[in-house]
Amino acid sequence: GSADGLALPRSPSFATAHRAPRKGVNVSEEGPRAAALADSPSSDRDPNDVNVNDDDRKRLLLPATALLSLSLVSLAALAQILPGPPIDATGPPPFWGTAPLGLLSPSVSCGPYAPSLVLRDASSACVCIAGATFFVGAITRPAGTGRIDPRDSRKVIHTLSAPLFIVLWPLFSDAYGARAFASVVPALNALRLYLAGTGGGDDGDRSSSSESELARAISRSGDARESLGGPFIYVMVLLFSTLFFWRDSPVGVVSLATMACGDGLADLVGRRLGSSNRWFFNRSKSMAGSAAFVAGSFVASFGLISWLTRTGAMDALGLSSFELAGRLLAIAVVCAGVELIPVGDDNYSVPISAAFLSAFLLS
Ligand SMILES: C/C(=C\COP(=O)(O)O)CCC[C@H](C)CCC[C@H](C)CCCC(C)C
Ligand SMILES: Nc1ccn([C@@H]2O[C@H](COP(=O)(O)OP(=O)(O)O)[C@@H](O)[C@H]2O)c(=O)n1
Repeated sequence: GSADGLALPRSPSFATAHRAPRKGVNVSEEGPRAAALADSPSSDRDPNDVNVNDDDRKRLLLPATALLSLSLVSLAALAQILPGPPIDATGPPPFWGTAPLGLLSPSVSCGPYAPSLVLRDASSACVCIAGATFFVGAITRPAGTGRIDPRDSRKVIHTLSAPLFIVLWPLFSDAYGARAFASVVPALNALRLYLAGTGGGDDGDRSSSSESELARAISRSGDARESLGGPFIYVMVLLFSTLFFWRDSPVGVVSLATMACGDGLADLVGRRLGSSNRWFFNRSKSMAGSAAFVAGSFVASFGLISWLTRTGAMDALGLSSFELAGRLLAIAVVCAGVELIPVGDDNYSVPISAAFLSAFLLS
């Protein structure tokens, strides 16, 4: 087995050190690790066993982490450490009422977390985990075989992941602690990106593990470590918003919709239609991209808020559809402007701006 474990970054020599020595080549040319393997009493063992064990461990790590985290959250709910459904709540908790300690001491009084609700929330989290695995796999596999350009697969995943997750939020119960179950979904994907970013891709590792496939599908340069940049920030924003805003207020929903659909469509459309209409102050971005940003952000925010209020997952906002549309359009336009500022990463500048604007305009 490998003493490197799962979490250590692979240096370019990692793959070489784990490959079988080439026929007719002195083992010393293969590096000290391979030489040590060849010199060891078990040198008749196939050195590829190291990869097999490593891959086996990797394959088990995500399901084992999912099982462990869902069991721990379920136990916390059954032990009534997590609050159950709010009692006599007349409206959503005030802004920041749920954060940062709101999960454990919510601003509204809550009833017990009944076992049936625990079962419902654990099952809903499983559905989302399976959905995320299926969805990401459906995009990364064709990208791995070159049928989709990695830039497009990255942005399709970027555009659809957060909205699809939010569409499934009504599956969860109205228990206050349901957000802890839902948070397991982005947390697991953060771990998956970490494994993808530290587990190879730029070092000649053509492994078909789903993490390597993911790293290749979302890398623009071919460097697997890109998974630890924008994609990791995206998933952390999703985790933060699920845990602290959840579906109690439109703040989290609007910031996620803007980050996902606004920024994602700006790239997908801008790269195709933007070459002739670049902004004069930022030649790398286009008016077509910004128009797609506004349209994507507005439609996703309006659609997701309507979906959540219609299913009863979110309390009505007390605004007419016309008022809501006007305010969401204003948020989308300002955030499209923020996306044009060439400072920082728009995976946090855009959702933070959208959160402040929607706290002001919608809460
Ligand atoms: C590729 C991503 C961001 C890149 O941003 P940028 O730097 O190009 O601006 C997003 C990565 C998303 C991640 C791989 C998967 C996230 C899944 C999500 C937590 C749950 C989706 C559930 C649903 C049911 C499909
Ligand atoms: N407002 C925008 C945003 C992006 N784009 C296009 O999308 C490409 C990538 O945009 P970006 O630098 O914001 O990419 P990310 O850092 O968000 O992945 C740009 O080079 C443009 O071709 C655009 O045309 N207009």
